[in-house]
Amino acid sequence: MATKGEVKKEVFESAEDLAVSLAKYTAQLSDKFCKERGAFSVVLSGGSLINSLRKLVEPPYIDSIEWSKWHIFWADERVVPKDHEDSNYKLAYDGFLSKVPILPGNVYSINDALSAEGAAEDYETCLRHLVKSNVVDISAASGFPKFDLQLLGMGPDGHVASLFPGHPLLKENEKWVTYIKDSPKPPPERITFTFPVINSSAYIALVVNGANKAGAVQNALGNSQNSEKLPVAMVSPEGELAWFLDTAAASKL
Ligand SMILES: O=C1O[C@H](COP(=O)(O)O)[C@@H](O)[C@H](O)[C@H]1O
Repeated sequence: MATKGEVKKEVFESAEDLAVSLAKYTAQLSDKFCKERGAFSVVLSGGSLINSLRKLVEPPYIDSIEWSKWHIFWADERVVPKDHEDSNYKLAYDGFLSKVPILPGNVYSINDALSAEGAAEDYETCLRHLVKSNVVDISAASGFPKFDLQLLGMGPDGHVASLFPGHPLLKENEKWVTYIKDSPKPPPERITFTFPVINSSAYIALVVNGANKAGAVQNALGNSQNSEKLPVAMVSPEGELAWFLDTAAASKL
């Protein structure tokens, strides 16, 4: 287990080097949790993260990972049909899930027939069942679900999942999953894990590429003049936080 609150940061010369390292990190955690728990609960976000997972679908990982023990969740999802261009499920399916032998029954996507509010409630109910059956661990410290690994991206404004700067949802501390109808980034209706769920994780990888994200990275990790704490700066898991940055994203550190 990682040391409580440990923060690691690695800066990579290229997106390719970052993807290679992220695959190695994920595969090592998969080995660890499959041995210890007989399951590996993995949370995905949408956006550029999925492209950074591309090395996992290649040798040696495609053959060595115990894919049948993986359980896939989403840190956030857009309230659109699963075959819609804006769907985080579709993005992950096309770019990752369709290329690895994860069991379809272990992929927990949202019910796209429901409203934003209904889909958030339904997803939380699903998580509560999976906590009871020990597929997902529970944090003794917080009482919130404790995912083995959350793979999070970050927007240029410093948002993580669908938790946006200055939004009241940043303060939600009871619900596991909530919804937003006024997302500043389209589409407006989304569901999202809350900060207590994000921060109860055993491991979080924050994966950030590009110069347009350097200011938000600086807000979280550097000497920023901006006194407003961005959502990304509020990511603080029970276990380890590992930053995977390219040189452009790290350019203001
Ligand atoms: O809208 C979203 O944006 C963020 C960041 O996306 P990126 O393309 O800038 O990496 C993503 O992490 C989140 O899951 C998604 O819904």
